[in-house]
Amino acid sequence: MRPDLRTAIATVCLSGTLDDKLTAAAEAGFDGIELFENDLLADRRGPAEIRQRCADLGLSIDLYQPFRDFEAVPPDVLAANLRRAEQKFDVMAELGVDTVLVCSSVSPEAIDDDDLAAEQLHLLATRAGERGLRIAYEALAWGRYVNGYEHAWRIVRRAGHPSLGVCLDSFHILSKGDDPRAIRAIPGEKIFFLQLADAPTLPMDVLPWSRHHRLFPGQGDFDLTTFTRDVLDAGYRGPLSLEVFNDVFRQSDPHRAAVDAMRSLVGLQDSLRLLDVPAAPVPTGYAFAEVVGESDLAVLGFTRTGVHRSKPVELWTQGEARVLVNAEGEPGAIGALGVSVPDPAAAARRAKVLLAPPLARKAGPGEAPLTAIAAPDGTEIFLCADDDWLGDFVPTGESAPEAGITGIDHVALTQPFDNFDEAGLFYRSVLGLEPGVTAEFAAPFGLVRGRGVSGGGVRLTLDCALVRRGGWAPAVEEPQHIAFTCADAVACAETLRQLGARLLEIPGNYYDDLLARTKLSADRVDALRQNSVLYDRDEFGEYLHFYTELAGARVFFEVVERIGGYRGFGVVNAPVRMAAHHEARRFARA
Ligand SMILES: O=C(O)c1ccc(O)c(O)c1
Ligand SMILES: [Mg+2]
Repeated sequence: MRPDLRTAIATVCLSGTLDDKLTAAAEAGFDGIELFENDLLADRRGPAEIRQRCADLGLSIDLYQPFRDFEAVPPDVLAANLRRAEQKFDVMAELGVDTVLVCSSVSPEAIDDDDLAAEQLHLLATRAGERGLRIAYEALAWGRYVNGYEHAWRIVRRAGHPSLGVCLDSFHILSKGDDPRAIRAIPGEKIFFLQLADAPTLPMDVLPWSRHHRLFPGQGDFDLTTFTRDVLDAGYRGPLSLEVFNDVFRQSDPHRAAVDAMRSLVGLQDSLRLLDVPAAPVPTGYAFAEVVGESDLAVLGFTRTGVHRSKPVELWTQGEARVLVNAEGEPGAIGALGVSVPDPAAAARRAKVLLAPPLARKAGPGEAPLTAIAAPDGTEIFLCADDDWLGDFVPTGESAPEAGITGIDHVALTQPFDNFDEAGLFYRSVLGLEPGVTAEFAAPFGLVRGRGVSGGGVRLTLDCALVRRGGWAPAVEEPQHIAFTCADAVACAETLRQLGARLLEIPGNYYDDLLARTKLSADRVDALRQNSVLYDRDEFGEYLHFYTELAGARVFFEVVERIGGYRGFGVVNAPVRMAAHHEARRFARA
């Protein structure tokens, strides 16, 4: 069975005035919205006009919210609360919305008495029912007495009114580690509304966690696939609605955020097998990485083996590593990545469904028709089959001895802070790469957050500066890099230096510390020290890696040796690497 589910987004997810939010939601393809009361209060237009505006945009208003601190109160407070409710019902009638969310009380006036709560909610539901309206009762994770969904359901069941049901919000349930399986015991028709939000695991109170750090499904650590399946198995057939309070999204271009939001819902439905989407391609590896502008790859042992038939692009190769040097475009950055996928046409269809912006390609006569999409940071991602695209390059016949580089290990793409979560979801949903854990470290010019995403033979690291304030931190954007594989980092560093490569010098203090904190022999540390090779290990193996100085305005190279099954990217060494790059830059300027 494939229920055809509608999609909705709470206006609180998006930035701007109500109309900014509505147009963004409609353009991204949402069917409906949850109207947040504050968005209504701040709007010049009356409810009827807003209803018309939504209808014109093809949006239904699926929920009005929130109505707070209603239940389990003394009689005088109840009378005032009912008066408040009647005014909301008037507004709802004008808006044409039939369901209002009532969140569990946080009021100091509330009484710890389920019977009283049930009785008063029954009264509210009776008033609502007389007007064809419904009450969806939601347990806030920080509700004063009611803060779990099973408790909210017990009260709703006790009240026993057809116009009263529950609203399930994944954040309130999963943030507290409550088991969503018991949702299956709730009759589907008593689940009046479903709100979906993901979040990163954070050791903090649920209230600030919820109000600042919620994410769209697939961007955080919650298992929304299982959660949503439980809700659908219970028989819920209302909209899949996003309710994400997030400091960054509140400031982001709402059109972009709405597309990110829709991508998350498409990805979620795909994970539930509710859509006809080609499966995520498992990339078999990097076809190529492209740098823009001058890059001296000869000193790294690369050979210029081809020249593009119609574009100012050179192909440089060594082992399995292929680097394109493109003379056109913003110099000094990574412009494009080619990923090899088994079925590029299917991968392109998937990318389209997931709202990945397609890039127009001009293929010359006889050239391979490559599909390319734009990642959130602007990097062009080419979906390549086999090595067809190599035919676009005229062989130069040049050859040179190799220097030990064997392939591409990973590509590090620095992200603007505001795109960090969007980028993770993009690579996860469009290319099927699995996100690793998010790590933070203190770099010389501020905190940096990073995570790897990998799958098949493709690994990417996404890094962002957490805050950028004032004029002290270098104005230069943190550079991106391509990491190559080799079988012997120390030998490779020696060879490259002989070829004239400018390798990044690592301070002696680093090696003194390495000797003290690891079981590496003095000889081994000495060899690393002589060659400025950095070291890391995890439970699976070891990682030896070294860097070039900046090879363009914003790009450098890394060479890595993975021993055993080491899974990481040498993040512990990043602050030392960053300081060294800064020094090298300063030295180059002086
Ligand atoms: O943070 C809140 O107050 C709040 C309001 C309404 C909701 O649906 C919710 O999940 C949280
Ligand atoms: Mg909610």
